[in-house]
Amino acid sequence: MVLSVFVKVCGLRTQEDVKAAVAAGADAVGFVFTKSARKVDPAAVRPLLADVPDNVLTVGVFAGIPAADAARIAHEAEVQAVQLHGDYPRGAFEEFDGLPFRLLRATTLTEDTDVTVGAYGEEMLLLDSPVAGSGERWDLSVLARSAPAGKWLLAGGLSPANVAAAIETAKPWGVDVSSGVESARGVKDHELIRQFVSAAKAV
Ligand SMILES: O=C(O)c1ccccc1N[C@@H]1O[C@H](COP(=O)(O)O)[C@@H](O)[C@H]1O
Repeated sequence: MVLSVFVKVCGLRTQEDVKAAVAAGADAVGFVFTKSARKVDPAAVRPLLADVPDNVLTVGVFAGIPAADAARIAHEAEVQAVQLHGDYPRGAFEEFDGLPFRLLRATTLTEDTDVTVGAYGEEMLLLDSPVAGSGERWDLSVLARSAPAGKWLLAGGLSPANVAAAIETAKPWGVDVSSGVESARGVKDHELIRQFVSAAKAV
């Protein structure tokens, strides 16, 4: 049996966004709790989760804030998983030991990046473009030669038009998108969400 690619739709801000992602067949929905056009308040996220079924993972995205604050905000928002995005050291992930969150380590791919999934105690690794959430594409050719193994997600400049080719090239376990399913920065386009999930799942 060939499993379809895991799809995370990130940067959701409204009930309609959440419903659109769930209806499209997303496996995970992401909420940004850091400086961004997509930033949401943890208390405002809680009611949005009522429309998320048990089989869809809810993820809080954090960058540039201490791990302890991320844990507190994730707890307040009642998300299931924490995505530490950027230059978080191994110790930041250790601060989640004993806490009830699944962990994603999101980073840019450089020659120094440890691409072993779980190297920092995370369940999933996410490889993104150098500027998180920018919609910028990056060179995937290195992944075609030596991709990580296991539960790793590809992000950065993905869209309904390019996600199938990106999956064919990099062969990720999952994909993550934000800018490519927006009509304007921070404003989700529900038809683009539907097209993105459909294109990714069809590979
Ligand atoms: O979306 C943001 O604003 C953001 C801010 C800070 C850290 C991560 C952020 N988003 C992550 O970026 C990728 C999506 O990138 P793209 O917009 O599709 O190019 C995804 O991992 C988001 O979780």
